[in-house]
Amino acid sequence: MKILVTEKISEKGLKVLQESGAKVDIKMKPPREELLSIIAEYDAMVVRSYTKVDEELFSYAKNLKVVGRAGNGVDNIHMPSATKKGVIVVNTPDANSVSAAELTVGHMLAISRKIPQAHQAMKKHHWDNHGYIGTELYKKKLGIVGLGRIGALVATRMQAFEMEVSAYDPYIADSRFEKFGVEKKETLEELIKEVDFVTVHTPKTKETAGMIGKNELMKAKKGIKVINCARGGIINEEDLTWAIQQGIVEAAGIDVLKDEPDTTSPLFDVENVTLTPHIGAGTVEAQDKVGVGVAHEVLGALRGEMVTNAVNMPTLMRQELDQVQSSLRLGEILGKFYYQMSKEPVDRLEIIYRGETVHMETQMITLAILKGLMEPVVQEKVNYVNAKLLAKSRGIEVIESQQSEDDRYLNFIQLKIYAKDKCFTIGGTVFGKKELRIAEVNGFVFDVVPTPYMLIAKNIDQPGMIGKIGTNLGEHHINIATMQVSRNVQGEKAMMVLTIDSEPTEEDLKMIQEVPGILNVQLVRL
Ligand SMILES: NC(=O)c1ccc[n+]([C@@H]2O[C@H](COP(=O)([O-])OP(=O)(O)OC[C@H]3O[C@@H](n4cnc5c(N)ncnc54)[C@H](O)[C@@H]3O)[C@@H](O)[C@H]2O)c1
Ligand SMILES: O=C(O)CC[C@@H](O)C(=O)O
Repeated sequence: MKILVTEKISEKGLKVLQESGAKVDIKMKPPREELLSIIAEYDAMVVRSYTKVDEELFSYAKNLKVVGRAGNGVDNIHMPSATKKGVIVVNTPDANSVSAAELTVGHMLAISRKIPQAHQAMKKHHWDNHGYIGTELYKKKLGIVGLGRIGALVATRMQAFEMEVSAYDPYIADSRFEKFGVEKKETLEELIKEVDFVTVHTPKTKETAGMIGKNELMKAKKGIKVINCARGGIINEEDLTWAIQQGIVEAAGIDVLKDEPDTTSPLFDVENVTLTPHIGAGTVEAQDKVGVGVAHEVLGALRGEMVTNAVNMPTLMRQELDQVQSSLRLGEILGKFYYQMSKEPVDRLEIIYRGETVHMETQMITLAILKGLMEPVVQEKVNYVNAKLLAKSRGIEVIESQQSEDDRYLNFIQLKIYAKDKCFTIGGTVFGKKELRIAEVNGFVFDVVPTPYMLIAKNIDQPGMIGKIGTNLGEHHINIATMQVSRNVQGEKAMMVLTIDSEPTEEDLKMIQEVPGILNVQLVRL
């Protein structure tokens, strides 16, 4: 395995990568051309916010399986391309939140007490203890845009200053506002027109880019102070410069700029703006947590484990992961049967989760089923990231339903796979923690432990069939591990499921197929 690290991560993080046995190449901020020419060699890359992991880079990255973002924001990574190519993007969303929140507090104090201006004067050996009259935070109104991880940390910290905190975040439940004792504002306008400080903590999205511009600033309370420690461009830099010059905004504290690295933004030349060069995550603690966190996520994803911070697939908490692991394996196995037993393209896949399975993260099990279903027939690599997209592109409609009880099993997953006018069904269960069983195939009931090679034979229910198959396989030196026969009506069609120790050849299968009474036989590799 080869891992490319293109930006600085902590020594502790590097050590975790290196001790894994992977070959780790460190190339700090390589020129674009060089990056494009080498990326095909790597299985994983670790970046921060500088490296543009865009559509073009993905087109060169033939072996890339994981992009690790050492940090939170993933706006430098083209997510649709990653998902299409089945590349898992992992990040460390919590690791630097406290540091980013503390820098926000720092900017608020700096601009309200004019600390940078006073400091600059002192550095010029100029003593003026009357010239830097500021304002207190006490009892002032603070408006937070985006009450996520960092927004909420800022809220609790500023409540200690006895600020009155309100927030605008249309995507979270009222209970989160209540939990943090923050007043909910329905619109950005409602927030900005009455607060003394506004601080943004949203990701940069199509919706949030430029969300605070001239229009919003014109409605703001006169003398408002503005902080952006989230992403450059959420507040329009030209419009903010204008608003400061107009006296609408009194001061601004800015950690992030639209085009980083940048030394030319108009904000550089405005008196009341305090600038830092995107250092929200720049603490020893954050860098250690980020570095070690991203290293573990990247290695876990490379090993094919379910990682907890994958950005482009549903994630599971660690305890959920243990619980759901066996059902994921079962789902993938059930999915693998169809295309090995039928060549008809699938129109619709119905997944019925029964019993205890309904309490699990079924979204993830569905991805495992789709992965299993498409792997035997799709050229691209199929994984949890692109399984849904691939199914959609193949015109497969996926329908999930849940039934809290099952007549026979504590938990049961059933697939109904529709192709033209036919319907193939298969079902399975997990006994105890990890004993998988195939429990049903096309209406025939079984209790089979799935193994790497399985033969599924349809036959006439008549005497001597088991003996004939056994003798035939024996003659071809194929050892039968287990054999089960199931029928629904005596004398009609029956089904046999055999688990065998070695892979039969085409020739072997042909011979079995020719046994009188055998209607068809199929090999399933798991
Ligand atoms: N300066 C730094 O070094 C630094 C460090 C870490 C994170 N960040 C940035 O801080 C920001 C917040 O990070 P986080 O971990 O708190 O994210 P988060 O995902 O936990 O929270 C973001 C919140 O924004 C809300 N939101 C989304 N769109 C919105 C909209 N249009 N209007 C209002 N609210 C909206 C979401 O509902 C969510 O609650 C991100 O942009 C991240 O990249 C910067
Ligand atoms: O320093 C960095 O890597 C950026 C940190 C921060 O903006 C993030 O999104 O995690």
